[in-house]
Amino acid sequence: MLTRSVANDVLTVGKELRTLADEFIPREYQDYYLHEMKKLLVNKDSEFAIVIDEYQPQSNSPDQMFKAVETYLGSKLNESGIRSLNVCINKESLAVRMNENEEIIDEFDGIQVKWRLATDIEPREPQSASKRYELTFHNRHRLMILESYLPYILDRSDEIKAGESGLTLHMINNGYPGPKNIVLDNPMTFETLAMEPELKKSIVEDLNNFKNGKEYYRRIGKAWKRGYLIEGPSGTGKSSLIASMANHLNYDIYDVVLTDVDSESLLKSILLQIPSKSILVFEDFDQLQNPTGDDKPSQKTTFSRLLNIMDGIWSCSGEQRVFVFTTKCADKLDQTLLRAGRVDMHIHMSYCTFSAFKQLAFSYLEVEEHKLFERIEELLEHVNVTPADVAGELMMCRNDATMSLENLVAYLDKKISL
Ligand SMILES: Nc1ncnc2c1ncn2[C@@H]1O[C@H](COP(=O)(O)OP(=O)(O)OP(=O)(O)O)[C@@H](O)[C@H]1O
Repeated sequence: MLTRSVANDVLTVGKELRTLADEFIPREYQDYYLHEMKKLLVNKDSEFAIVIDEYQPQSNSPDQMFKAVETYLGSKLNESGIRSLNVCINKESLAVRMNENEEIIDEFDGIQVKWRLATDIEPREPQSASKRYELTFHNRHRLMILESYLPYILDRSDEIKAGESGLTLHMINNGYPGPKNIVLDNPMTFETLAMEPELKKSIVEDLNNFKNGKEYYRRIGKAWKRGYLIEGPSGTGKSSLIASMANHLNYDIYDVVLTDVDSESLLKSILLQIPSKSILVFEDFDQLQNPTGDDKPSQKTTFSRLLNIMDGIWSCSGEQRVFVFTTKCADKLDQTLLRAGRVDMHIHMSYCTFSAFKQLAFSYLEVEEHKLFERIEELLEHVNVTPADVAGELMMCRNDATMSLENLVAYLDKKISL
């Protein structure tokens, strides 16, 4: 976000007016004219402008403040009285935006401010037009605008976003977001995620502490970020847990594919693109480890370098970021890389326990108790099946709970006998 005064522009206009006065206004009226003009300059000079550019230099992702302003003003358009709107499809629903050069007057705590959307077009590259919002207000409100109004817009845009459905899954491939960002329509939440209740509770508490920890992180002088390692065999719900986290925090997910990233500068540019309030996911990240220690120039980026770069880039950033590493087997990992501060919480996703089964039975069949539960509990103690396996069985006869549970018993019996 850039802040700049319009005073220079006004002074330039002032000089031009003086020249005009010399040329066109009779000498006896010039004093009066210049006096009036000075009053105008003083008034104009007291105007202050804040410019919020769509993109920061070196960044491919829209500026967080720009996006927040867009969301906030979008919610104001109906009451704004402006004469034209830009309508587009955003996350499969209609979204309205301001049109260029339209102005909206907003009021905050009795203060009037003016918003305008402008576009800079580079004549040689008209396709790379960049947009910006210009906010103008009286100079004396500068502190209040910076300290209260802009933070208020950030909070309001979060509330508005939370009220809308649909988070986005961004695929970051070879350094750039993939051709298509996908609407994350995964309804998995901590309500429906089957796992040990104590573990679930501790994850939710940890996320809440993180989300509400702005002052805390500032006070202890640490970057506002949190790292989770999710470990477990295929089908134990690692992706389901990430979707639950995204829905709980209302953060978009950035799925970062790092296997093709072979330069540090590319990696840095990927990380710098990721906006605040995002979950960065590095799936099966143990594959990034470089067990040989071989450091050929062509060597793919190693896990330890990734962690160092992340520490460096975000150590001085005040923005919220959650990063999640998943692995099917934590034993393969170099434990020194997982020291506290890099990975803050290690979550083990286990094979289906009886308590996880009960949550699945409630979600899929709406049953809380059944005579077959005892038998299922006994079987689950002796066989390793994933929640995905159990969910698959429960879905088969979903209109008949008893038949569905009998099928599950038969499935578990068969597994034991193998
Ligand atoms: N703990 C769970 N609670 C509820 N549903 C689950 C759970 N685990 C798995 N499932 C069901 O199984 C499906 C597949 O699980 P998911 O993709 O989350 O597993 P995963 O561990 O990420 O697997 P992979 O390692 O193969 O990516 C989910 O879409 C969900 O329907």
